[in-house]
Amino acid sequence: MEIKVCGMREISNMQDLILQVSPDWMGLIFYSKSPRFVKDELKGEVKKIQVPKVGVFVNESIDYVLDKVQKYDLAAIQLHGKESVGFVAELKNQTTAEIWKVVSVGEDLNWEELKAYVGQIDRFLFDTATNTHGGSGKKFDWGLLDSYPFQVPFMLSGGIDLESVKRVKDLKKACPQLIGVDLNSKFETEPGIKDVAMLRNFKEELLGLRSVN
Ligand SMILES: O=C(O)c1ccccc1NCC(=O)[C@H](O)[C@H](O)COP(=O)(O)O
Repeated sequence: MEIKVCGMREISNMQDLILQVSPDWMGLIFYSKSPRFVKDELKGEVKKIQVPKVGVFVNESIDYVLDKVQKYDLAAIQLHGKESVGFVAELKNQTTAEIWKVVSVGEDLNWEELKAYVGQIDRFLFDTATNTHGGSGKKFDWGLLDSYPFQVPFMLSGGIDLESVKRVKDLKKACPQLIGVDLNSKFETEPGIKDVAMLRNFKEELLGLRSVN
């Protein structure tokens, strides 16, 4: 199972993360209203960090997204707003970076609405619907994913914490298309600053490298 750690914004914290956790993905927020927003003055240092990087965007223009892909050497683009299938198709024509479409989950999930993205995106990412778009620390009803109808892989997100490991494993058994988890505010000492030891514990428990007490 893959691990994405999202919302990093300080170089030394990123370096610690890579050394001690070695996640599969590191998420960078390019949404200026977020407390985890990455400032462009860091681009040179961030680019040097040796881990596949995911840029998180909320209803931005194609030009803005492509500029960040180039400046930060992004391996994946996470579209976290109301980006249409047309937008995704246009973006896909202009980049080799993976495209992940976020589905903000409220009370229910409408699979019909998502069908048009299949074939255009590399994975879905299911997160809890919130006015701030992301980083809410709240879980949605994961049981809604039991009926996931597509082959395209998906990530689980929204309020995942150390106590979630067993439920994540159970969901993986029910839905093999679950390819990874996205970790954020439940592993922070303050917005944008990660508790690397806590993240390492999560990884070891998830991968069965240590048992849960
Ligand atoms: O984290 C943010 O500040 C954020 C703001 C606006 C859009 C997306 C944002 N985060 C994107 C993520 O992928 C988060 O990891 C995801 O929302 C889960 O966060 P959390 O509920 O804190 O685990």
